Amino acid sequence: MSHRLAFIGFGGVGQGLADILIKQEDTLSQQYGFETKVVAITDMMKGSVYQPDGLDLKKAVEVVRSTGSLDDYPEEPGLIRDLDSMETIKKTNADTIIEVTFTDVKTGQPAIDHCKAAFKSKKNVVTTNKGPVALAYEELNELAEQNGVYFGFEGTVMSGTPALRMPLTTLAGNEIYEICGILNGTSNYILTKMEEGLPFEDALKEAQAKGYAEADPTNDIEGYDVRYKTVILSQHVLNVPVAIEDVACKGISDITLEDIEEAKNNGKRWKLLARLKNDGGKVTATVGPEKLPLDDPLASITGATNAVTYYCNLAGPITLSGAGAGITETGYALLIDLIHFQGKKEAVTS
Ligand SMILES: NC(=O)C1=CN([C@@H]2O[C@H](COP(=O)(O)OP(=O)(O)OC[C@H]3O[C@@H](n4cnc5c(N)ncnc54)[C@H](OP(=O)(O)O)[C@@H]3O)[C@@H](O)[C@H]2O)C=CC1
Ligand SMILES: N[C@@H](CC=O)C(=O)O
Repeated sequence: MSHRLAFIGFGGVGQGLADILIKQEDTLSQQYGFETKVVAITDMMKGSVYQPDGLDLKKAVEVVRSTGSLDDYPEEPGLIRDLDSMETIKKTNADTIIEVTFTDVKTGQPAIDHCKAAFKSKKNVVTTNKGPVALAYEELNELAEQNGVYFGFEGTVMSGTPALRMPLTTLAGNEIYEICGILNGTSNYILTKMEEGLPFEDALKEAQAKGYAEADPTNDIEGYDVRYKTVILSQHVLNVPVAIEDVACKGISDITLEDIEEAKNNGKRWKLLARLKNDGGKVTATVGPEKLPLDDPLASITGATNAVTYYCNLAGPITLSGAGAGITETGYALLIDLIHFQGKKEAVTS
């Protein structure tokens, strides 16, 4: 099955997926019958190219990495430049929009409007952008359903680690009554590095250089990113909507090297934790730093790795751990949604 993709946003994660599609083209085709043509790429500063017959993706990535812009993508018959995001969504022949613009933690825009426009144009959306899912979950899922298209967002929580799909599929049949997790790669990376003696600011710079941090890293260090992920877990996994403003939220920006040292001397370690408790359909959720004893399973999670424990009434506590951020890992999250979507579609048509 062949997909025609359009990227809205072509930063780290967009390029991460592009690299995977280039490198794994043959394997994906042979193992899953999965074939893609990237027909359009539109980015705020890097410009826009649209080729209805399919772009040379390798060339597009090379040009962006060497010049920072798509303007140097070679001229060719049929090539259209400078479409904006909405034109790309509505007017191109793409059937699936890869929405990988920045997450706006206040409004979720312009990503919410991108998703709406795509669904109304009968196009699928696969995204790692937390804004639309945290702020407009119900509306967007309904719109996708009404238009018979797919909405995939696995990478919004824990990057390529299946924090959303795993509890809903592999743990099906359990009642999940509590969730506790380390859900932000950047802040966990900073806390780990501070324990090694690196100052906060230097650790943050490293996390940014590695592609873990949000465009505005305040969202990582003040807990807003985790708050969005908490809301997504509540809505999608527990099936109980929770409003952003009802999640008490504190980040790690106040934690000093002295605090880290004091915890260490007392056999403890600071972690930024999300906690959700489902009490008969009412969810209480919090985000904040806590000192965990070293024998707590979440205390041993270091660097950009994340972990989440699902407390299940039948299976008991199940902990899933893996990358919480990263270009390739999050690009992979988009791929896994595309492959699952293809599987669903084939099941319906066979
Ligand atoms: N990095 C990670 O590990 C993870 C990221 N995510 C989420 O994935 C998304 C992408 O992340 P990442 O690639 O790291 O972020 P980047 O900041 O690297 O890339 C975002 C890109 O989107 C572009 N952009 C912003 N607004 C628009 C717009 N209105 N129209 C078109 N393009 C736009 C930016 O343009 P320019 O810079 O040229 O102005 C930039 O190139 C974010 O929502 C993030 O929260 C989720 C999980 C993990
Ligand atoms: N900035 C986020 C990226 C993934 O959502 C993080 O550090 O976890």
